[in-house]
Amino acid sequence: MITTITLNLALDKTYFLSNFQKGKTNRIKQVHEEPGGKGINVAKVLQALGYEVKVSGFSGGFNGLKVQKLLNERSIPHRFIQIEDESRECLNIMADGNGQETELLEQGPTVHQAKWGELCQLVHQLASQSEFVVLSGSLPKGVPINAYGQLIKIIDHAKAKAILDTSGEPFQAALSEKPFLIKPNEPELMNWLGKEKLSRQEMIRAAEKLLDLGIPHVCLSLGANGALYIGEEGQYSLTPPLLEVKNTVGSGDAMVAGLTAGFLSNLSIEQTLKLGVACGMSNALHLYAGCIKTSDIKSFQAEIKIEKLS
Ligand SMILES: Nc1ncnc2c1ncn2[C@@H]1O[C@H](COP(=O)(O)OP(=O)(O)O)[C@@H](O)[C@H]1O
Ligand SMILES: O=P(O)(O)OC[C@H]1O[C@](O)(COP(=O)(O)O)[C@@H](O)[C@@H]1O
Repeated sequence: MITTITLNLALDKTYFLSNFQKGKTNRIKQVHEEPGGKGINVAKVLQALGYEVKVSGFSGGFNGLKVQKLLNERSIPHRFIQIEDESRECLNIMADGNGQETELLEQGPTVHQAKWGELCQLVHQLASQSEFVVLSGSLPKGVPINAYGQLIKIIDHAKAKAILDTSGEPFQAALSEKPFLIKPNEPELMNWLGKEKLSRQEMIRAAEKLLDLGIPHVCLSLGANGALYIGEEGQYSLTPPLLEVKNTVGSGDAMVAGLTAGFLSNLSIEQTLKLGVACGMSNALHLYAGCIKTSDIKSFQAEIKIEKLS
């Protein structure tokens, strides 16, 4: 089983409108709601790929209940720690007039210390029943900045493998606990290095630095440019074909799901990386985060160019 942890759950709302104009009144044509937050998206993709998943994290208020209802409708099992504060809403504005996606991500609720203790106990329990535990997304207020580091220790003790996809300080603080795999995107890597631009060579060197810290698998996601893998199984570059994308929100999460699935199924590293890239691609062809079409995955895998760098 794979457990995904979403500490900062989200009711993901997509607003469709003809043209989004900053500083003007904008009227929404259509609204769509999805259960969200990065770990939830990972679970949706894993379920579509046919894997047994469970989701956990903190859930609060009306938005938390709504997410749980939407998970029930999809038969995705969940076990959340209930909190008093309201879980957040995240907005994705899709304007067909200017073809751009704009994301507005709320900071999220405040979690009290006692609830953090309860969550740690629950993660231990779930990790004991899982091969992999995926830790994704931002932290709500009130949890320790090294929350993911603490959870990785717990997951290690339970003999499961931790996969980490987060950014900023929570990312930096967790690295010393050596997660099994990390998947930073380009902005996240630049943020870690305190740089505003990175050449391909600099990205490879940064990933090698992460490998030196003892992280066995580093997969850098590069949007339309594909991905770079630097890890104990070598160095690879993956390039997807040109796509007419609909919405790339959630592509990183879909990629994490594909990579986790590949490792769990003991696929070769080449097949695992292609599965990750193919899931990211399929997500980008759908309007909503965490949606893929399994029938596309095989054909995409054949179209992805993979090059062994060393
Ligand atoms: N425009 C695109 N064309 C083709 N593949 C894409 C595109 N955007 C994303 N993907 C796929 O999804 C993966 C993750 O996307 P990325 O945008 O890097 O992640 P994140 O959502 O974390 O920023 C990419 O590595 C790639 O495989
Ligand atoms: O926890 P964070 O980092 O605030 O991110 C939350 C948001 O990220 C998303 O999962 C999309 O993430 P990616 O595009 O990076 O895969 C949204 O669905 C969600 O609302």
